[in-house]
Amino acid sequence: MSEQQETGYQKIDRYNTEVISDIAGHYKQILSDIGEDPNREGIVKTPERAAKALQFLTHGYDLDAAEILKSAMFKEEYSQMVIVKDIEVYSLCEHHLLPFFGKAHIAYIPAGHIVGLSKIPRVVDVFARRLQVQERLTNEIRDCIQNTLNPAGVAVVIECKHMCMSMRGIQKQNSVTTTSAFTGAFSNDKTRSEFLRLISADLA
Ligand SMILES: Nc1nc2c(ncn2[C@@H]2O[C@H](COP(=O)(O)OP(=O)(O)OP(=O)(O)O)[C@@H](O)[C@H]2O)c(=O)[nH]1
Ligand SMILES: [Zn+2]
Repeated sequence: MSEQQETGYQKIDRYNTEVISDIAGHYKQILSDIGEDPNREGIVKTPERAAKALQFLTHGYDLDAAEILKSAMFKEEYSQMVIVKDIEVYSLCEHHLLPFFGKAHIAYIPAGHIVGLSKIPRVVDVFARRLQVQERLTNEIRDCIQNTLNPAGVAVVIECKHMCMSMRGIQKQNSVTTTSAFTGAFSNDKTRSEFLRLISADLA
């Protein structure tokens, strides 16, 4: 028996009760370890809620980004840059299990095929909804689009705030980390500059 969870892409069988109960058991222990009473009314269901939240936040492990792209690739003779910018990113840093979040800006230059626009943010989520470092997230998105769609080039820029740097540790509230990854045509300075100009412009 298991519950179904809406992931945004498809309903997947994710709330495996056995796994949830296993994770919840660990959370119950953690609540005791931090000095809480796990049987206190307000938090008696917290281990299960937290287990479900963790499963949601890591549901990207169950999804195949290449398959998502392949499900909506269309033959089209459009060869200008396609940019999807300001894509919300929510991920978990693999060092502290704390959130990092911000925006991704993604472009590709088609070479025979375009892809359904919504599939680009879906690819972002597949890799973001895992334990990550921002650099690997950036490269995984780039590699998936390049290797699946085979465009003339891919550009990925991600800007994120890391909670592990703001609510603990060095406690810098305003620092933002920017990462980028490019392939093919984006190694050309002019093309890359056009992409960077367009993601900075307030056109909409
Ligand atoms: N490169 C990179 N580092 C990250 C990312 N997320 C978190 N980190 C860093 O991972 C590092 C882990 O360093 P450690 O010294 O092992 O951990 P720590 O003692 O908790 O370090 P502080 O955060 O400096 O207190 C820290 O410098 C974090 O800022 C990320 O996405 N990319
Ligand atoms: Zn961290």
